[in-house]
Amino acid sequence: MTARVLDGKQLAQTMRVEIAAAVAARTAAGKRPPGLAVVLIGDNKASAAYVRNKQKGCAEVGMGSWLHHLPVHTSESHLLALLDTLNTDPAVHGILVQLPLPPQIREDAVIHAVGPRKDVDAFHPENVGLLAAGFPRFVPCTPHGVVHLLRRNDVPLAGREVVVVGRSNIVGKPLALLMMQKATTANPAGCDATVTVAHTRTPDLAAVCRRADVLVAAVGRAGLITPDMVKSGAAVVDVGTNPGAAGKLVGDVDPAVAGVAGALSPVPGGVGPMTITMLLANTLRAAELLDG
Ligand SMILES: Nc1nc2c(c(=O)[nH]1)N[C@@H](CN(C=O)c1ccc(C(=O)N[C@@H](CCC(=O)O)C(=O)O)cc1)CN2
Ligand SMILES: [Mg+2]
Repeated sequence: MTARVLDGKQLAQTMRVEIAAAVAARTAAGKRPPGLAVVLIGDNKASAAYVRNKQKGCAEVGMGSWLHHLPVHTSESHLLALLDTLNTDPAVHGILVQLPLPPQIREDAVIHAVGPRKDVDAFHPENVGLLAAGFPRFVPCTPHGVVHLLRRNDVPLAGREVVVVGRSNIVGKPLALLMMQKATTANPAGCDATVTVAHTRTPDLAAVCRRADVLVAAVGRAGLITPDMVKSGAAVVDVGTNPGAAGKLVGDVDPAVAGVAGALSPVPGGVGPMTITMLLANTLRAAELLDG
């Protein structure tokens, strides 16, 4: 078997056209264009590249974006003061602080300081709570990207066995919530699946993974998922982005899994581009909720 490619690059582009149309309709109706404030601290090369892609995405769909690039030694209080200003600026609908942060800045303090109505990453505890309760204000970007990638490729989820490997606050935990939740009008991203969350302390990870009709790898360990861990014909989504040889990016899934799986998302070109498109979707939603 050679797995069908779950092409996130192509789908992200298709969805950007849909978002651009919604933005154009708002501006034609005399509304302010959605605007995203992006805060980057320091000179982490990967973070700078992600931020550039986020701003490029905004421009592509007709949204405003502002980059606040602060030096690596910026104090926490300086950053919190900037967030206060952004929280009250009516042109700013979404605020994003690129992670990871330098060590003098507490991630928790920053997550709490982004106003929950502008929290397009959906990291604030109020938004985490709304998601857990099944009434998300914003669906977190990477998990939402995974759900769209599967849905738009007609991978069935309702009643299927989904195994999520990884339990991070950004990916594993919120993705498990979406996968287990009932699909409702308030929560169309709910998937009605039967979900298992596995992680580094799970005994016999291979046996757990082999149960999956849909296997999602989000641990950050290159090549962790090998062909013997995958049921024949399963859909496999690779959320990993690990440094490989010669500056190449490699996923958590061994490429040989393509010989066993029915469908597989590539790295790069799978979940990554979807993450950025979902951020644009959340910024549009923030504008709709804030400005009507
Ligand atoms: N505030 C946030 N910080 C971070 C998040 C986040 O969602 N919000 N997630 C990650 C980084 N990230 C987005 O910020 C991200 C990672 C990867 C990609 C992506 O498009 N990857 C491409 C490959 C890019 C390359 O070649 O280097 C792909 O997979 O095709 C987008 C966004 C941590 N921080
Ligand atoms: Mg820190």
